[in-house]
Amino acid sequence: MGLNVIALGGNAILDTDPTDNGQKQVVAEAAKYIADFVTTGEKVVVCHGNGPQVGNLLLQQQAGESEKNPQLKLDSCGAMTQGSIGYWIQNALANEFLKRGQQQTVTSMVTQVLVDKADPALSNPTKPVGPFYSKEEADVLSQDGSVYIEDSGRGYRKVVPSPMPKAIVEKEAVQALIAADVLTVCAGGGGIPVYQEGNQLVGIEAVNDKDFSAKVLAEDVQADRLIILTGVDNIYIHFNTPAQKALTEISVSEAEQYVSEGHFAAGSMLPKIEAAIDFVKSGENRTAVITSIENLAKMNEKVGTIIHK
Ligand SMILES: Nc1ncnc2c1ncn2[C@@H]1O[C@H](COP(=O)(O)OP(=O)(O)O)[C@@H](O)[C@H]1O
Ligand SMILES: NC(=O)OP(=O)(O)O
Repeated sequence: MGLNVIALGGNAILDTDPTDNGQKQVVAEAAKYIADFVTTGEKVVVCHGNGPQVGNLLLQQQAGESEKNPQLKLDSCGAMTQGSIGYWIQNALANEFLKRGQQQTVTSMVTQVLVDKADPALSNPTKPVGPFYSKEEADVLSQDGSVYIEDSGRGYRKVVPSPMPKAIVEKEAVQALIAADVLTVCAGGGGIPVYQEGNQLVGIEAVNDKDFSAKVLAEDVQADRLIILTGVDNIYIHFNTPAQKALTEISVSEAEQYVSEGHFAAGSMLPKIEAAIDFVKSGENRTAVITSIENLAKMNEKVGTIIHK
């Protein structure tokens, strides 16, 4: 039993049906697994992605733009998706606990995350957002100056800047909620990237990687375990090739070796494994697990890819 930060992938929330109901349904399924896990006595803080959703919101903003209804910027869109996805998760979890007759307060918090204004990542877009396109579609769409990359064999996606998260601004609030046994959803979409200018926090047009933000969150709240839930049961070496091999339990040094050999795709699996490595190295008795949500309540059966010291 311990404190777990769970990072839930945006691609896991927007599965095949991008409608409001489609995503709510996926989140309702996820809520069952999270509630099962909590029922085993584990404490949980939930962080979630927003890549598909914030990209879709940008498209909606563009499509509906007029002088009286201008497009909102990426930091505001990030906040909007934190709100909507946070609502879906808190609603689904609260309903799940109600159904089970279990007393558990759930909330979600719009969270800001400090980044460095001079981070070179701000001028080099790498974070995939929005729908997947064919190469031909991406070539046409990139004529407006936006950048599209191939995303893990799944198609082409627009990429936006993604600075490295440094600290959770509302860390004390999250700690207070954990102490009060409130199941908190926070740092959604990696949190809204802000930088400090004098005594002010200023939003940046970028999307943080939620796996890195979840790692910072896990360190800030002194979690025992970082659990990164995504579309695969395990991470693989030689992924998507005939030599593909699932990794079960690996040490940080083995993980670092695989990273240096280039086994993990940038913008998808690489940030997860890097976040896991950093978290495990950040303190004593810390582990990280990368797996699918279906494995969440089976954590004690050593499922997924476990990374330890
Ligand atoms: N080496 C690897 N092992 C496993 N999955 C990988 C690997 N490299 C890339 N991937 C892909 O990365 C995906 C997870 O990234 P992504 O879908 O972007 O994350 P999220 O679930 O946070 O939205 C997996 O579903 C898989 O398709
Ligand atoms: N913000 C973020 O990392 O989202 P995804 O997990 O959806 O990529």
